[in-house]
Amino acid sequence: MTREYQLASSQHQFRILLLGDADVGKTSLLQRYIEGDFGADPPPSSTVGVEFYSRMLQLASGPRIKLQFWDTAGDERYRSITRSFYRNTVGVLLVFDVTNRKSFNHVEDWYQEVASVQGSDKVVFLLVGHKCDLQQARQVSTQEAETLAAVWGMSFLETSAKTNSNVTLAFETLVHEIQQSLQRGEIKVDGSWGGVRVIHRAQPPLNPRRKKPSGQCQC
Ligand SMILES: Nc1nc2c(ncn2[C@@H]2O[C@H](COP(=O)(O)OP(=O)(O)OP(=O)(O)O)[C@@H](O)[C@H]2O)c(=O)[nH]1
Repeated sequence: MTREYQLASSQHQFRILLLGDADVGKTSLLQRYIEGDFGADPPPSSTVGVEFYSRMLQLASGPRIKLQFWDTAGDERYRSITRSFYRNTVGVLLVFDVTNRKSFNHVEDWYQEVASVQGSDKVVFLLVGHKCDLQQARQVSTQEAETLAAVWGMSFLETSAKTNSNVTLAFETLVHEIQQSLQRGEIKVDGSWGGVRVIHRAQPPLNPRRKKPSGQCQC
């Protein structure tokens, strides 16, 4: 059975982390993707530690993937808890708020934290400039963020949970890039690592040479 066949027909689980400063909109972005709506009124309260979400995604290229999301608290008080989740993750959405320059300046700290725990080559990152509906209050230009993403070799997208702009595209871009890294063998499924898990293994196709002879009773 080829590795390509195995990858295409086995079912995988990807663990994906959302990281970024407090209030950049991580929970709202994820809730828009999972539940399809924007925010409660009053707005969602701050995340305490880490919260879990999951959903299935059927990729256009064939495989069905179970996505497990860890929505982390941006608040410094929870850093020791969130740090313990870095190791078992294969994808990270690095989120900043386009109306908050500080949150953009801190993106490098978030990136370095994950890279120092498991190296940047085992994790696929996507840089996300969130709240792009607030054009009047923008403090970070698209070009500036694109340049940073290019330096780190990652994709960049601007999103808004409020107007539902690029939300699905952001998650699906990340998942697609993870799947491609798996196919190229850059990311390897390893039982001791929880970033990618096989949750349903493909059965090898029947050997046609061992087919029962037709017309003959087999009982
Ligand atoms: N205008 C606008 N506001 C948003 C958007 N996404 C989130 N917000 C608002 O930003 C605030 C913070 O959103 P959260 O989703 O709680 O942010 P968070 O990053 O999860 O915050 P922590 O849990 O503290 O780390 C809330 O008032 C949201 O309503 C968006 O796309 N546009």
